[in-house]
Amino acid sequence: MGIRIYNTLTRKKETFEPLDPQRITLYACGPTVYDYAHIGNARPAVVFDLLRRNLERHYPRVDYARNITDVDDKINASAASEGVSIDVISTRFEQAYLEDMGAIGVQPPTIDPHATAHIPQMIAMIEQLIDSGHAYAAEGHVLFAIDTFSEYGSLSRRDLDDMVAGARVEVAPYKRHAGDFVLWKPSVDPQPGWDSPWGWGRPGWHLECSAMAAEHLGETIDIHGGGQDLVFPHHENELAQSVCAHGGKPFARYWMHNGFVTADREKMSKSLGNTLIVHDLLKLHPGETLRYVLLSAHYRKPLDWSSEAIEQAQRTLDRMYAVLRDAASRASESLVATRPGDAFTAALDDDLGTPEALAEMNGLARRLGNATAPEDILSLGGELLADGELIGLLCEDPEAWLKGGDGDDDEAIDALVRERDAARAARDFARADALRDELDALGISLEDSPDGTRWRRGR
Ligand SMILES: Nc1ncnc2c1ncn2[C@@H]1O[C@H](COP(=O)(O)OP(=O)(O)OP(=O)(O)O)[C@@H](O)[C@H]1O
Ligand SMILES: [Zn+2]
Repeated sequence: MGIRIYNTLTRKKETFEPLDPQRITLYACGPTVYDYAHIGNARPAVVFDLLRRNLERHYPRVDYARNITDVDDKINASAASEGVSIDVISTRFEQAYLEDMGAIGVQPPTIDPHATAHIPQMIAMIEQLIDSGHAYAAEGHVLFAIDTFSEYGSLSRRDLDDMVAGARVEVAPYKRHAGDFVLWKPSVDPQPGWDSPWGWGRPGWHLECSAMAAEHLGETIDIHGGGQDLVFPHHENELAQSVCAHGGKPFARYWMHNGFVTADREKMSKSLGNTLIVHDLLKLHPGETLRYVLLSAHYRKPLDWSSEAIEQAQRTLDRMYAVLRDAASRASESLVATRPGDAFTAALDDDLGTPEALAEMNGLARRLGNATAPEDILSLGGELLADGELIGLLCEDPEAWLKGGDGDDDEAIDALVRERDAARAARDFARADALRDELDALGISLEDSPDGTRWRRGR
């Protein structure tokens, strides 16, 4: 059985047929690095990370490019407000992005092209578009002429006339058509700029993805992804530029878009001021817990972020980790990942059905909890760990996970717990109680088990 994908282009779920099964090409629009990523921005990172992991199970090579937009007016504004240069801002927030996404199990993409490193390719693409009559220069700008491309609007299913009627912004006088969009625009100091045939300036945002996808993945790519808000205008414009610059060759064969993370049912976004920053959430919750919440809804559906959802994910992971820890001690052997389960992989192959895949993992954990024969424990446990490895969960050591925290003072707490055990064994209850109070004050809860006293940070 192959992979099925819901294609935004056709609005249908289709069987995935790659152009070249020896090399799958995937491009996802990455962050504009002017601030910390919020948990909404983390959703496409996690979704396309999972897609890539699952493609790698089927195909020998997956080239996955996720760009870094390091030239943008929002970066300029951030730099100006702090009085620093632009690359200070973009370097700082790219670093933070990679760390925060890494903490929620997002593997680095195979290629992370930076817009500022591809200016010559962008200029060459603009020249091709001008030469083929799809773009024109006017007053230091270069614009894409949308009425030269009859398929314009086909991805977002928008009608040209509606777009113009709906445009509330004042139309710049140098545009031939209100819907024409910028490929190149002039810069003035201190804006970043490069020399070009149209004067000193900088590229439009849409152009960078078209130029970088072609440079690293080829003129036609298998899958292009991003958040739903990118369908129009960003992806519609990428598609138009790429097809027209490449003599009519298709740009992406499959388009995938994730739904929004919402807060009180409203899109989480910086402009609305209702964002939760991943960097801050990670101080309160383990990365896997945040990943679990992000995967708990199907990627095309909205996902309302709430403290209840976090608590539920935390409880579920705690339960699975406790089952893994106890199973290993029952089998007197450590569990080793084997092969992911068939129903689990079938769920992921069906347009990334993560709710069903997580339900499979939970069912498997229950069976593992009830298993008694060592061979059953080893095979069920091996399967659960393999499922986890694929989806990016259950990758921590169960003991460490269940203790909580970052592990820095584990040894000190262990010592107090052992000392209390010894005091109890010696029937020195006053000492044992004093030690328990000390542990209480540190937020540690104790639990007696056949293997001795276990402890965990209170949750
Ligand atoms: N609330 C959200 N839920 C899911 N995906 C989102 C959400 N907000 C932004 N995205 C996606 O995050 C990715 C990174 O986008 P980018 O860095 O440009 O953020 P942004 O659009 O500036 O965020 P904001 O909308 O808060 O201004 C894009 O794929 C975008 O579609
Ligand atoms: Zn893009």
